[in-house]
Amino acid sequence: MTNIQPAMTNIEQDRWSRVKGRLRTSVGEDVYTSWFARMDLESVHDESVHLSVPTRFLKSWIQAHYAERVLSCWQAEMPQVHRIDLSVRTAMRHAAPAKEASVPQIDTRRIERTDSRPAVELRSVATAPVSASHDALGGSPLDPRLTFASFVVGRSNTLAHAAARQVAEGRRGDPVMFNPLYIHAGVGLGKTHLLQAVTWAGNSGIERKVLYLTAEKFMYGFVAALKTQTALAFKEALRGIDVLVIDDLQFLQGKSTQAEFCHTLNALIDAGRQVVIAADRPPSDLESLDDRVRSRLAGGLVVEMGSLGEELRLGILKSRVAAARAHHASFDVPEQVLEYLARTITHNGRDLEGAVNRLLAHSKLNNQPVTLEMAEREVRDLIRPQEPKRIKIEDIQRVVARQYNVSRSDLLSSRRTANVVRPRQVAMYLAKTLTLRSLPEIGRRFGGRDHTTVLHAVRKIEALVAKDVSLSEEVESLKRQLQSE
Ligand SMILES: Nc1ncnc2c1ncn2[C@@H]1O[C@H](COP(=O)(O)OP(=O)(O)OP(=O)(O)O)[C@@H](O)[C@H]1O
Repeated sequence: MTNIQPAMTNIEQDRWSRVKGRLRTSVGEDVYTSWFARMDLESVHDESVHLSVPTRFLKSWIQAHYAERVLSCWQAEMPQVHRIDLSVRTAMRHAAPAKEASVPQIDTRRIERTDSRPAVELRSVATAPVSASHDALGGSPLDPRLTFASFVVGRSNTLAHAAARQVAEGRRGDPVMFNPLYIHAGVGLGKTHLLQAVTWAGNSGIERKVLYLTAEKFMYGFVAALKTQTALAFKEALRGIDVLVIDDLQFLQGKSTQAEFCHTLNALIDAGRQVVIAADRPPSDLESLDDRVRSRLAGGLVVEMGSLGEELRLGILKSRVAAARAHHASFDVPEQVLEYLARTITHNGRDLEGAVNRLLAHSKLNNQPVTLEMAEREVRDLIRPQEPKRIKIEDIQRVVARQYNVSRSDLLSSRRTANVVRPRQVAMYLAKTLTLRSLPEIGRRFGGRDHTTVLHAVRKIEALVAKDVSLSEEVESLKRQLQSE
């Protein structure tokens, strides 16, 4: 058996990156990000490959919909592979014991604070009691390293961080300022970190109860409760808490679960309790949720955390290294290497964490100092080509409205004057060609229009672009603006 991490050889690293690349090309960027971005390689036997994902839900979804695809991507690299085993990683996300057995654990609890605001987390030093009472409430597992103390603040997350702290510092009976607080960001940009930080800090006093649940846990908790006829008790327990924190809301599936989620949300908000939610997209893009839930979610404070800028990446790397040094004093990463990593590993925090783990493992196991050369070799597969920007329908509406000098509400209105009809059709055409949204979804986002109206607009602009040079140039210019904004 080949143990892939941390002692993954370069050949294995390359192969795993190529398989992921094939998968990405085969299913498209959006599907890849939704289902495969958190898939890890555990080990490779001769004929079978062992992969892992963080939740049961992801596992069953991938098995039901993509098993063949994953296998064929592996077979393209290793024809002898005949089986893919998929397992759910240990609940403590960052502390997979089997994989990291030989990797010294990084503990970020001792990292220096990054700002001078009142130390909420100082109250949460004793994680064991917090964890025990949180577990008793039926919460999802918490990682003791994901606190405010280890969260690095930068341009892309300042607002989300400030709002999260505000929630964490609230006291029972305080007026709730924004409810729900809804944080969205792409994969690995710190949502879970921030939500768990709120939970640790909020639970550090005896006064308030903060419950952290993944959407999956909410679903399974509810379904299990229904089966054992304790649904009422489950609902009551949920409503008895002060702050409900729900992670990965995009995974909330099923009509009855959604209805229950909606009731719980309403009950908590109406009772002045705080709700904090994280998802990988804004409320308007949660297509499987019904309109009432979406509008309730959008009615609080919606904050996006953007991609991690280079400075922030450097900050995260430094804090990770500092945390590692607390346990491994001889571990030293030269500034030049940190800068190299911050410059080249651009995608997400998880890759940055992985890079530090690898350097630590490599330098410990081989008893060698970290050099630039070693870093270049060890993190090769974490360096990914720049991906095209993901464009949102709101951006399209904004840019088109600006270009044609109409307002966004004109585009969404039922007005049929020529100066509005053409821009609206162009915007719908761009929404269809630049996003993965369906025709009905686009119609809904353009003032509740029917999908046939969108189809008509798309066909019309397609036909015009083919013969009208100036319109074709206009459309190309809009595309460029959207890509570069
Ligand atoms: N601002 C930050 N400061 C410190 N660490 C960070 C920051 N942002 C991300 N990280 C680290 O990056 C890793 C991934 O972050 P996290 O799990 O919170 O991402 P996420 O947005 O919840 O991703 P997913 O969509 O996969 O659930 C974690 O190890 C986290 O600690």
